[in-house]
Amino acid sequence: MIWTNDPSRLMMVAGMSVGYALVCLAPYLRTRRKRQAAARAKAEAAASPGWIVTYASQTGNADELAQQTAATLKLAGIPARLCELSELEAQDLQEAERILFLVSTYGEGDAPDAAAGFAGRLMTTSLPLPKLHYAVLALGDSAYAQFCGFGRALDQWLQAQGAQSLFPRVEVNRSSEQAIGQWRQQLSHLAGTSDAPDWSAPAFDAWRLSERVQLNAGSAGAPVYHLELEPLNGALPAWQSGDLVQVAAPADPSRAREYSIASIPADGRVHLLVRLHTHDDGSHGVASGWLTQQASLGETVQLRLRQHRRFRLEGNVERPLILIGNGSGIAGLRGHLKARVLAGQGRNWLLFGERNAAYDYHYRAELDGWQRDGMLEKLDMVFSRDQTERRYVQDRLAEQAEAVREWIAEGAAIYICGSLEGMAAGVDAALEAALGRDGLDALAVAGRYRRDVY
Ligand SMILES: Cc1cc2nc3c(=O)[nH]c(=O)nc-3n(C[C@H](O)[C@H](O)[C@H](O)COP(=O)(O)O)c2cc1C
Repeated sequence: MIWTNDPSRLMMVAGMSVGYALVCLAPYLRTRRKRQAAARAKAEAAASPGWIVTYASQTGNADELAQQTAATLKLAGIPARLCELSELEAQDLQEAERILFLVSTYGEGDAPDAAAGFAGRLMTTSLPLPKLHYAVLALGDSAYAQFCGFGRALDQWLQAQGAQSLFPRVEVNRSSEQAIGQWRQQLSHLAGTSDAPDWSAPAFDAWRLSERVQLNAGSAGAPVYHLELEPLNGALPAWQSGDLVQVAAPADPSRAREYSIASIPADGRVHLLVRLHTHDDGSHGVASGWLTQQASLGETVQLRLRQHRRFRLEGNVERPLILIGNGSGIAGLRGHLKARVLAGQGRNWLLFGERNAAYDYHYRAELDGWQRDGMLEKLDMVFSRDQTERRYVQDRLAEQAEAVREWIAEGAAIYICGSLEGMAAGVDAALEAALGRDGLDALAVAGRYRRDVY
């Protein structure tokens, strides 16, 4: 302790003490201010649960637009929760003030697979939503009888619950740029911003058609071709098994056609399986005719890759896989099998249907090889016309209900690729018989029942 009577020294000591106290106090005050600000923000968030951007998507269009919608809001300083429709509970709908729904339609006017649970669980009930303001972007294709069926049903249900629409439902026919522009404009208006980011789709790139082989000469079905393509300039872009390509045919560049990719980047090329489509009047499909008949080897193809998140392996990479399909659906399943072989995972079961083993056993040598090497644990090929009565992949699946239950109990995921008519509904019914509707819906919600059917 220092004793002094000198007033100037006393002043100095007092000054130093106050300074020291301030130095000690500053971090405390800073922390307290931060804590108070955080508590205020939390209270504000609780008082105003804000905006939700939610999507139901099968092949990724609605998903992509939902991400762009959320990004536009963020740019305008509006934080929004972005989630799949299946993640929303009754309470979310009741508490949120604004929800933007971006939903596609699948099957015959149905919800996309992952949203089937939401439709069954909530849209069949009565749920007062007087606080909710919402908007719907409905994606669809007017070639289907139930155009935007799910988006319309969702909109009607929300209205019936007393929710108020922010602006009339926007319907997008075949990814129409004009309708998407309309949604973007409404959104900018709502968010009070004029500098919404550019939403235009990525440009097509020039690829070379390097290989084309018919796989099913002599078949009772339409010709099927295996195609291989390489980028004309630059490196091979990245993609994952399950992804798609869009091809712009010279005769109709405004309407790109989608094909599942049948290879993985390790193959060094994009492989496609294209079935030649012939109309009743004998003319060929615009894209399939051009790719398989008119374009010569070496010709340039305008192509772009498209992520197909709902059909990727994603969280299922470690699980056993049940792969089911028919016809050109082998393309998407082959991509997955190739990815599994590369990863050294052999717990794969392929159930596949075609017409005749003699002509339509696509990629037989490859499948045989994988089976020999322990990469394909179980293989069920079903040829509908190789016996007197017609037999399909769903019939084989129904006989294998016990094995399906075992694989699912072991954590398996199911991937379906092929035709909507005939196959998808039959397979869905066989799976329902084996696992129950609730069981199948739960798998869909968990991302363990994924379909790419067309
Ligand atoms: C197998 C299949 C069935 C479809 N069924 C319908 C339908 O019934 N009504 C409709 O408007 N659109 C239908 N569509 C079109 C999709 O809704 C449209 O392609 C949409 O852009 C897909 O968006 P998504 O990628 O977010 O799932 C169907 C598409 C496919 C492939």
